[in-house]
Order: sequence, then C-alpha cells, then structure tokens
Amino acid sequence: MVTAYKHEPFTDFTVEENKKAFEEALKQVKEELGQKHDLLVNGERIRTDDQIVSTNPANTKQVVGSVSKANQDIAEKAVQSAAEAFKSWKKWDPRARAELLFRAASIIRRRKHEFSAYLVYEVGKPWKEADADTAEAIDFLEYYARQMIELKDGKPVESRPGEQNRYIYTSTGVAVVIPPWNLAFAIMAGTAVAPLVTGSTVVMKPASNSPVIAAKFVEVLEEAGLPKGVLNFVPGSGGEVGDYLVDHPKTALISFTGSRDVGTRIIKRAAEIQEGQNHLKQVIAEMGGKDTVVVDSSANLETAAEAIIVSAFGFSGQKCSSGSRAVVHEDVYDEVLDMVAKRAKELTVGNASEDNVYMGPVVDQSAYDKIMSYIEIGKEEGRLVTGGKGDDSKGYFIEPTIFADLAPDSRMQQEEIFGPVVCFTKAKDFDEAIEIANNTEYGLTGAVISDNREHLEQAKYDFHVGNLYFNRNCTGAIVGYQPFGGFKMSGTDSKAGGPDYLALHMQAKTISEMY
Ligand SMILES: NC(=O)c1ccc[n+]([C@@H]2O[C@H](COP(=O)([O-])OP(=O)(O)OC[C@H]3O[C@@H](n4cnc5c(N)ncnc54)[C@H](O)[C@@H]3O)[C@@H](O)[C@H]2O)c1
Ligand SMILES: N[C@@H](CCC=O)C(=O)O
Repeated sequence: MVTAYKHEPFTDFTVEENKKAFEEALKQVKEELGQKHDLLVNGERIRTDDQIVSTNPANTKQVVGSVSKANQDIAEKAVQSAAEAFKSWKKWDPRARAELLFRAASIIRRRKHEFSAYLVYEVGKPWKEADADTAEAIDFLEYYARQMIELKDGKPVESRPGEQNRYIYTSTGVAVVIPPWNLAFAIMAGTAVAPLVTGSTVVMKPASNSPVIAAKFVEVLEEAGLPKGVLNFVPGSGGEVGDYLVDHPKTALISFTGSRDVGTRIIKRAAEIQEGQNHLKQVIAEMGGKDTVVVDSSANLETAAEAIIVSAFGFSGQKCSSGSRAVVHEDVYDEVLDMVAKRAKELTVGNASEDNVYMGPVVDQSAYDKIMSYIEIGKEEGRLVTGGKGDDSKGYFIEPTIFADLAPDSRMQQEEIFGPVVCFTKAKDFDEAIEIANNTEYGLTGAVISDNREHLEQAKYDFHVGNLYFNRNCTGAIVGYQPFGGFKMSGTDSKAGGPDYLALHMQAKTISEMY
C-alpha cells in the first residue's frame, strides 16, 4: 500500500525560520556555483570541450555552472544506449519503477531549498516561484509513481464463457524528452519520469538556459538507483541535437514542451518516416499560450485586480499560463485598470539571490530584447499605463508593464510576449468578453472573475481553454488537482499531472484467449 497522494506544501517565507533556512541555502549554493557538469550516456559521464555556460540572468557575470554539450555522434550513442536498455527496463516490475520515483522524491524533499536556490540562480526565479517549481517536481514524481501502480494491471474489460480477455498497457520504447527552461525543474523532471515509470527509456535534451538544474536532477535519479542507459542526458543545441533526436528512426515517443514554432516543427518532422523505421512516433507537444483574465461587471474588483497581477507578473510573465490579456466589462474597466496599475507600481523587482523580491529578471538577452520590442509595439497599438522601462546593464530587468485600450486583434493581444506585460481590452458585455478571450490561436488557460452564476456556467462551455479558473488567477496548476494542458495551438492537451497522462506514453494491448 502506498499513502494517498497529496501535493507538496509550499514554504511560507514570512516565517522567520523558513526565510533564514532559504537564505542559508542560497549561501551554500553560491559556494558551489561554477562547477562543471557532464553528459550521461549509457551510465558513463562524458566531458566535452564544448560547454554550455549557464549564467544568472539577474547578474550576468555570475556563472551558475558549465555543462558539457553533446553533438550528433553523442546523440547517436545516447539513442542506441536507450534502445539497448529498453530491453530490460521494460521488464522491470512497474512497482519497482514507481518505487524509484518515490526514492527520488524523498531525496529532493530532503534537499528542497538547495534545488530551489539553484532555480533562483539559474533562471532568476523569485523564492516563492522557485519553491513552487521544486514542489511541483516532487509532485510529478509522487503522482506518476502512484498512477503507474494503478495502471500496472491494465483496465478491466468484459470476458465471455470460454474466453478470457485482458486490456493492459505496454512500454513504448525510446522516448526523447525536450523540456523548456521556465518550469525548469518541474516540467523537466515530470516529462522525464513519465516515460521512465512506464518502462520507456529516455534521451533528455534540456533547455540551454537551464542545464544545471537538469544535471542535478539526473544525479538524483542515479542516486535513487536508475540503471545505466535508462536515462541519457545530452544537453545541446535544439537545431543540431534536437532535430537529430526527433528524426532518429529508433525514437518511439517525443515529449516536447516549449514554443509553438518549435513544437509544430517537431510534429511535422516526427511524421516523416525514416529509413529503418517501422513504427509511428507518438508526439506529446505542449506549447505556448495567450491567456486571458475576463472581468465581469458583477466581479469582486479586489479579486479581479489580484488575479490580474498574479497571472500577469508571477515569474515576470514567463509562464505559458500567464494572464497577458485582461478583458474587462466597460462598467468596471477604469476602476479595475486603476487598481491593477496601483498594485503593479508597488511590486518589487530585483535579484532574487540577494532579496525576496516579487519579480526577478527575464531569462536572457534575447528574451529581454523581444519583450522590449513588444513594449514599443504596445506604445503604438495602445496606451502605456505604467512600466515600460528595462535595464540590462547587470541583468535582464523589465518593469511590470500595463497597456490599456488594445484592439482584440492587435499584435499585443494576439502574440505570446512571455514577459511582464499585460494588455487591457474593454468589452461591452459578457458575451463580447468571452468572444474576445477566445479570439487567439491559443487555448491554454483562462480565468473568469464574476459573481454571476449564469455567466460562470456559460463560460464553462464557451470559453475554449484547457484550464479554466473561476474567481482566481489563471496560473499555478497543481499536479493531481488541476491537470494541465491546452487546446488549439497550445498543444496536444496531454494534461500533465492528470489521470490520463501516463497512458499517452504507453501502448494499450488486448489479449484474448479461448479455453
Ligand atoms: N504548454 C505548456 O505546458 C508549456 C509549459 C512551459 C512552457 N511552455 C512554452 O514554452 C515556451 C518557452 O520555453 P522555451 O523558450 O524553452 O521554448 P523553445 O521552444 O524555444 O524551447 C523548448 C525546448 O526545445 C528545444 N529546441 C529548440 N529547437 C529545437 C529543435 N529544432 N528540435 C528539437 N528541440 C528544439 C530547446 O532547446 C528547448 O529544450 C513558451 O512558448 C511557453 O508558453 C509551454
Ligand atoms: N503549469 C503551469 C504553467 C506551465 C507553463 O509555463 C501553471 O499552471 O502555471
């Protein structure tokens, strides 16, 4: 028997003891920064001359670590090693695979602040966001382990006299796992362990902005007892190593999380049958969002303002779930805009490795440049209410920025900015608000703030998003509580952290015997 799943609690940093413990972890991790991390192929560590140097986006002179970089030869060895290891790993008792995840979860839980501190340094996460990212990584391990135990004997089907039928799930093969940098721990760990626990073997190519936390996680899995070749770790360029892994004829499953452009490229390439390939590749692709908080005329305006702030500026708007659009009923538009602007001006922005700030930097120079160029577009398309300035002299800092009076089809209201920018659009009634909210190519998350029950019921059917929230922010889905994934160009709606997720990594088999 395993205990019932419960999500990992978040740390309350207003408690002095917790604050001190986290400051201590930041201090300790600072002393470890700059180390070299190796590739892992077939259980062997490989150090290459070519390295990815990971730096702190809040202080670009601070090197977090250097990670060896794979080329196509190494990627080839990784796939071959995963294919070989699959022969025995798929025969492991699913419960033993699940127990490995439980052990890994315990290791991380014991060193929770250490991992969160790495996230602060490597991707500039404020404490609360880093703590939530680590908690979610633990949750994925705990939840998928239990799901595997539940699925290990398959699902019941009917039998008839003289005929015995079974319906079971079998392991798929070599899985290529390509995570993003933003939920640098949770998504990387979750997308790696889901195929692993189902009996597939993995080649993981982490995002180039967050390879150190990925290397630390690989160490945890080794410590938990993962056999050689079952997980191969090959940081490298998306174009070179990513394409190679996606195209490989032995790749059976691809689990990608990232931008729409890379995701659609992967879907297209994976559909191409390669020489020597005798199967179709399964693709899970979770992609971008352009998510809306709808505010109704009946809304509690305090709730609305808080929901917009948290959705737009949590982790500097660098979540696929970020509420980068606020569509507000005309009766309350000016008031909500004022309330949100006032709160945004009070948010603290800075280096989270030095202080418990609300917002850190954006992740790198190219993100900074892209967001700043959208801010210029916003000044032409709408009215700048607050923020708009950036400073990349030491790190990549951008003020929480609000634009008002945007047309629903403006670029600012259509394109994923992935930064601390929220755009307001006025709606004449609730129907129009939902119509505007649906008017993007994405369909990931959305929130409705309303005290009108009929409107909430209407939104359940008409607001076309994978994760719909009422009277709260549209970010922060919890594993096992709010399975996560989107419609339309937001992806394949695989619902990470949900009861159907593992089945997407396996092949269902029917066995029927007459006697
Ligand atoms: N829907 C979700 O669950 C979800 C979750 C987190 C992030 N995201 C999205 O991810 C994006 C931000 O993350 P990002 O900047 O890391 O995205 P990205 O698409 O730039 O990169 C994602 C991963 O793909 C790799 N990659 C790049 N080119 C590749 C190629 N040609 N072949 C194979 N792999 C390649 C990258 O190295 C990285 O590991 C945003 O669009 C965000 O909305 C979505
Ligand atoms: N699952 C996360 C978002 C993941 C994308 O960045 C949330 O619900 O906020």
